[in-house]
Amino acid sequence: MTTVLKTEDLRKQFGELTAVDGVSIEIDDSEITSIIGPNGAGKTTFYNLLTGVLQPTSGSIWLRDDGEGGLADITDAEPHEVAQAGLSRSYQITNVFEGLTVRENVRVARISHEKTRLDFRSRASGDAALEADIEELLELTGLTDIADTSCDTLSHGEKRTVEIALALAIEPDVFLMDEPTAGMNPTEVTEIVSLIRELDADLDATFVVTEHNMDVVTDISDRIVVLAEGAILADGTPEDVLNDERVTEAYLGSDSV
Ligand SMILES: Nc1ncnc2c1ncn2[C@@H]1O[C@H](COP(=O)(O)OP(=O)(O)OP(=O)(O)O)[C@@H](O)[C@H]1O
Repeated sequence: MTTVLKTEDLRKQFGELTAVDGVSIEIDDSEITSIIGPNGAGKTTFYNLLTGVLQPTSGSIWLRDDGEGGLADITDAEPHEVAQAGLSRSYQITNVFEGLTVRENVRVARISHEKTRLDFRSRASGDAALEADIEELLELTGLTDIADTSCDTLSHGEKRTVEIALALAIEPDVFLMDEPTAGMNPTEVTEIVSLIRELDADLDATFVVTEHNMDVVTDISDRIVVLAEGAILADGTPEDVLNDERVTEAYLGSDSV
């Protein structure tokens, strides 16, 4: 068990409002962790702090540092620096290039990653290695059969899967999935859940998921962290957390269960 991501007393104020209120958490590489909470609990703000989209008011963020074997302080890093450091994110909204095919989208993401990496082996290995990497990503995410399809003709579920492939193109240590099943029909939900499980088994990346669909959360999580009013309300196994009365109370009156 190794800590791959850690926050210490992380806080974000928007004027008088404390959206993230002193969150200290250690994410372990052996678990799929879900971060849940009612609407307005601070999940998106927390993700935005982790990925450098927002700067914290106070506190710190640490990510596994492969070179040093410890944790690197990424508190002040810009989003592209956070991605380079190994923290990748798929967004709630689709962000694929609609006019390109699935393979072209993956190629763009992969090339931009290669360009930003100081990895001589990768640069020196040339086009054949790049193409092999692209095919592997397509295979991993089950997109091979639609690799030559233009993204503007894909279903919502397929586009979300392309997003996952794009996020994986940077070879993340930690993959933050922002509502992976949002807007999906039940069949697509089942497919994406199996994909997340397969990726978790096949890759070294550690998955952290925010999700409103509680069936999905229960299904995929080894650990659930509940945020309420910006602070950690509960943290434990799905069984413990979902039987915690304080969690039920936090959701009462909310339509986001
Ligand atoms: N840029 C901002 N400026 C001011 N207040 C903000 C801003 N972003 C978020 N907030 C507030 O911070 C609190 C937490 O919002 P956040 O979006 O992080 O919650 P959430 O748990 O992701 O909610 P949801 O599940 O509805 O997406 C809310 O009260 C929200 O209104």
